[in-house]
Amino acid sequence: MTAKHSRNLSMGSDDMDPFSTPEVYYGAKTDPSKQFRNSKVIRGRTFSGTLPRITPAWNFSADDSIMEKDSSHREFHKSDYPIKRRSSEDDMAYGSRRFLISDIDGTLETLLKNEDTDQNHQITIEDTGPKVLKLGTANSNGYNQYAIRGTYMLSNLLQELTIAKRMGRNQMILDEARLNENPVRRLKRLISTQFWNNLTRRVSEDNIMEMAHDTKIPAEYTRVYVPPNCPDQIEFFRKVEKDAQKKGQKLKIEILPHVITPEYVKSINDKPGLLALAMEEVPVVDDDDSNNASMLFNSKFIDVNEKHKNASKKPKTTLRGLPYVVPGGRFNELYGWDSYMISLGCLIDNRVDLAQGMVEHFIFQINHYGKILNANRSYYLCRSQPPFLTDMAIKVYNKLLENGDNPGAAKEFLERAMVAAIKEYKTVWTCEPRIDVTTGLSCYHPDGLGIPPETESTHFDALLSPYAEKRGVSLTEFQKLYNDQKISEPELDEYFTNDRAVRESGHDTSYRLDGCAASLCTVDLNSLLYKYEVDIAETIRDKFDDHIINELGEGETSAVWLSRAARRKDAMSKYLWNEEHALFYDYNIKTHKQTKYESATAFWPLWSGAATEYQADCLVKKSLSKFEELGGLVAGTEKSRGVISLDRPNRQWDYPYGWAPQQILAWVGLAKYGFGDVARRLVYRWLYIMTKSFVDYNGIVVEKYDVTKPTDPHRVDAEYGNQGADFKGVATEGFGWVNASFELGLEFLSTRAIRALGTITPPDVFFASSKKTQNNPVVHAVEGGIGRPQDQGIVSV
Ligand SMILES: OC[C@H]1O[C@H](O[C@H]2O[C@H](CO)[C@@H](O)[C@H](O)[C@H]2O)[C@H](O)[C@@H](O)[C@@H]1O
Ligand SMILES: [Ca+2]
Repeated sequence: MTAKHSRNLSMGSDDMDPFSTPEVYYGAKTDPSKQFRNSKVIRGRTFSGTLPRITPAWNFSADDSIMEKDSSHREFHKSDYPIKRRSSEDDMAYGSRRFLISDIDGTLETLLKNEDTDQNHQITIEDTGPKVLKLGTANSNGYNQYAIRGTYMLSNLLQELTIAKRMGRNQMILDEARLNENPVRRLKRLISTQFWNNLTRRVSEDNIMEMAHDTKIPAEYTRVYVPPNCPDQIEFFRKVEKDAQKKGQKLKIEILPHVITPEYVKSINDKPGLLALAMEEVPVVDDDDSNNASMLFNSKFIDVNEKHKNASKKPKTTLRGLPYVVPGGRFNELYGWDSYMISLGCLIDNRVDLAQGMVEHFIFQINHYGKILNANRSYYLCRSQPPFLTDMAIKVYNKLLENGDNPGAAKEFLERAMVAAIKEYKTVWTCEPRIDVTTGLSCYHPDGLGIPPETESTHFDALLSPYAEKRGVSLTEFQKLYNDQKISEPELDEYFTNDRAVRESGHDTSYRLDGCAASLCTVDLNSLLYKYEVDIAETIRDKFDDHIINELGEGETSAVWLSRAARRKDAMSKYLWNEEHALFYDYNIKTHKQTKYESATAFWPLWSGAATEYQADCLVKKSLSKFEELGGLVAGTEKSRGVISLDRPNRQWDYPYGWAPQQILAWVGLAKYGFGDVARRLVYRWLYIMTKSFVDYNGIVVEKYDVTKPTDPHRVDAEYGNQGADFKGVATEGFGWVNASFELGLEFLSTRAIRALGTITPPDVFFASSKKTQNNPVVHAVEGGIGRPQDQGIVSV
């Protein structure tokens, strides 16, 4: 090594893991302008040719790491790049070169001017720029220039420059490895180190205005609603309100009534607000009492309103919300079933704090709002969402034990969660108005009055126009008259009862449920309730010596819950299973018929274990092909959706869209019934469209995908459009359950499949190549081409 190449440890960037988080990578230590305060441009210094130590979690080879594609699916491997390797100080192993960017603003400007030809602040395959930008290497002080080529690398450059700029940087040293990183690895890294953090919310004294912000219903005041039986929270929020008002902020704290009626909820539609969630007591850290900081309370995950406080020697304390993860985009609150899906991803990334926080919020919601809410906004107070609490709590409990947490505390947590789930099961899902006593099955059927205020403003225009015309008033006037109950339209009342049920189902909206949701014993809901019954039974039996006390003080034993499960399984076979069509259908309690809408929810009985082996077998062999598209499972078949027209627009939970929760439940269900090979095939498809969009569209991760589209599956314009697509320069959050599906999906795939994903190998090409290697003892390809035989059917989630 020459003196020129000698390692200089004072150069922070030289030692830097090129894949560190932005906080580290763009932190003060690596800022060239701070290192060389007296010179504008780095002069006379060279950077070491020594490779930084990178220990990737994924065993990607360098060959996997670069690809470029055009919309016609042509793949360019890195060997297609006209970069000639030269013998120089910059000639390091591929991917280890560093660039000096001495003017971030200027580079950004040039990059966008040349490459963002459609001026949407993203560099995508739709931009028609030269697809090349030269950057000077750090070793040569910018003298030697290298070309950054292709959409993927240029868009990564845009992302890195944008982040660095947002972090206040003017200059940076940028590792090439950060630009040509294997996209699977990059997405996984971003999800685990950045997206979860950016989607995490936790109420504190300082952030309430920001936390409560809602784009769905603009309002003059930011409001927080607090349950009346939470004195500590009321005191806390009153103080926060006072402080905010002193600062001139428009914050109002409202105390909810003891009984929440549909009339009350409608009356506050024009005063929307965030609903308080579980909080913990924490010491106040202030300057004159630094001791307080060390007086840590063991109050974590205790509903402070229930907690008996130790009266002796009370340190100064305040409240702080437990963390939760929001879905993203316009959904800036804690959602019911999104949280379950998100928690699966968080647990894989060992963010048990987040998953546990969300379970605690659900316990709080059941105890203070009577149900797990659609989401914690005032306009969601009357309705729930698909229930997943038992599985979520069990998974968190297992993770706590795995992490060596206090087993007693973990067990206490599990018990509280189960007691809350039992209450929810009995008082929400298996009583009026949701229970159908004839079948013993349940329907989504929330309370509520009027038009759901949170929907996009034009969502109901086509429906309401004839009513407005009939009365000779404008649409806006009609909506007000109807909401204020100044006019009676029984037909509309029924429509909205069903519409609310659609929203409670989480499948809002779909022609499967349109106009009838509240009368449907759906496959989805009954599968989930079956899972509750089995989970509760097994938990009571295996963890609590077959005895748990419910919130009414009564004993609960496994036998009762197992018999409930058995009854539901029989009822599902009788009313929902269709032998001739080899499919589960929803059952309409008014018409006494199955609906015959082919929905991906037909796979949920596999997830919950409610299907018989025989039903699962028939479903996979005879019906799966109806739902399997290029990018995974479609929400429903085209035939069932029917013809789309101006008067009958696309609905987002129908063909041709695919949703992460549908994929996840099917993968797990299929694996559970021994169809691990099929599960892996579907995983590959879904992760393929995710990765391809991520590469072609500036790092995008969206709420849902058009699973039939090879080129731009992220482009969905049904209803409120896609979420997660609207960013400038860099996507910082992804979308909650889609992030989770990526993390979970990777757990299913073999190294070989992950490598193929990294080079955006289309599913059919990958499956065909896998078949050829079926007899190869090293690759161990299985039917469908993905995975290891030893995993078949035993994928643990
Ligand atoms: O504002 C319109 C609707 O938005 C929500 O539904 C959609 O987003 C949710 C959050 O990701 C998701 O849980 C749901 O499945 C989606 O359809 C909301 O849940 C609806 O109640 C609301 O009307
Ligand atoms: Ca663009």
